[in-house]
Amino acid sequence: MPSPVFSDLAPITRYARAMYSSRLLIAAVHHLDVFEHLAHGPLFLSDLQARLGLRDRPAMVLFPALCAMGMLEYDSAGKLQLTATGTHLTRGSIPTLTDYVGLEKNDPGVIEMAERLQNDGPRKVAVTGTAYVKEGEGPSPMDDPEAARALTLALAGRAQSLAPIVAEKLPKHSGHLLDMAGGTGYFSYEWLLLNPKATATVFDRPQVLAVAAELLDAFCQTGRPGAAGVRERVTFQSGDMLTDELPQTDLLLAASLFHDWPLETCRILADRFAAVLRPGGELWIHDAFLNDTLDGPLAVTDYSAQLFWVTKGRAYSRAEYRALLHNSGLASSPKSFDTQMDYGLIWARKQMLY
Ligand SMILES: C[S@@+](CC[C@H](N)C(=O)[O-])C[C@H]1O[C@@H](n2cnc3c(N)ncnc32)[C@H](O)[C@@H]1O
Repeated sequence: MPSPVFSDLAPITRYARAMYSSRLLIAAVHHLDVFEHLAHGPLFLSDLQARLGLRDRPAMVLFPALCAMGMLEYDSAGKLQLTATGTHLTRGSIPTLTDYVGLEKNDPGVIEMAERLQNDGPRKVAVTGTAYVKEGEGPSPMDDPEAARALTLALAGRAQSLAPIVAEKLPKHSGHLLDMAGGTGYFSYEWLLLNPKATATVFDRPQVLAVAAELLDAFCQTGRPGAAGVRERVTFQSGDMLTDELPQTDLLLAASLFHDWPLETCRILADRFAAVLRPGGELWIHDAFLNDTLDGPLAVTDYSAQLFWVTKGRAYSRAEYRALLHNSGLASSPKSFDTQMDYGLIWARKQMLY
């Protein structure tokens, strides 16, 4: 049986995430007054951010989104200004749609979005912790058997769709792949199918790996050529990627990983991942990327708002990732690949020892 090839399911994820644009726009107009602050002329992002009292993460979610929606744009001096359309969201404009947009200003999702933007996250983090995140001694849903199962299975369809495409793009290798925070493990299973001599470690929390092991069993029984032999080449390693010792590897895959974390934590993770790469090894990032100009695309700014809402992270641009990888001593390739569902791949290499 050949690798399953699915059509791009991006329309589904785009419509599912589209509500975040609405929440951001209405919150910006009616709860943060973004448009009134720009009514008298362009401002540098840092000045606008300071006037609104926003921290970096919410600013990097909100402003790229308003640009992607065509409400704000950068002028030639690099300042944010209202677009011709965005002008009609100021009270002094004739006509103005400010009050029309305000019909939804008391929607609970809009109010909650405004609060989260002002607070850089929910005012009260759930006692069970934050989805897809295990940090420190606090509780995490990824360590609760029921929640970990539900959250891991929620990502299974996405991973099944994307893993065959990612596996094709990753290097052909007879060495080892470390599938960091690998969730279901599908990215490893598909890559091992294409690389019959290679081995892989799926690293994650123990309750997540219990689900991954069941999915590996099912994968091995699909009857696809070579699938039965994948099991003996997979190791499940449970631990905390922020603190525990990580295994040495030739390739490290960080799929939908960094976007769950704030930039400070991404720096720590990138350093840790670079440290366990063997000389000549490569770190591959599979994620959805903002434009380097931080003004879209809309599908990714919606996704960034969803990540901001659900996790401790946001979407980052390729340039932000490359700076991160460079600071960890890795040399980024200038190339990138698109996969599907608005995701793509970038990668960086560790120097060979001579
Ligand atoms: C968004 S999921 C991505 C899963 C998979 N890479 C994929 O693309 O489908 C993030 C994963 O990070 C794992 N994770 C979160 N914090 C972790 C930690 N401190 N150590 C190890 N894994 C962690 C979660 O359990 C979860 O499986």
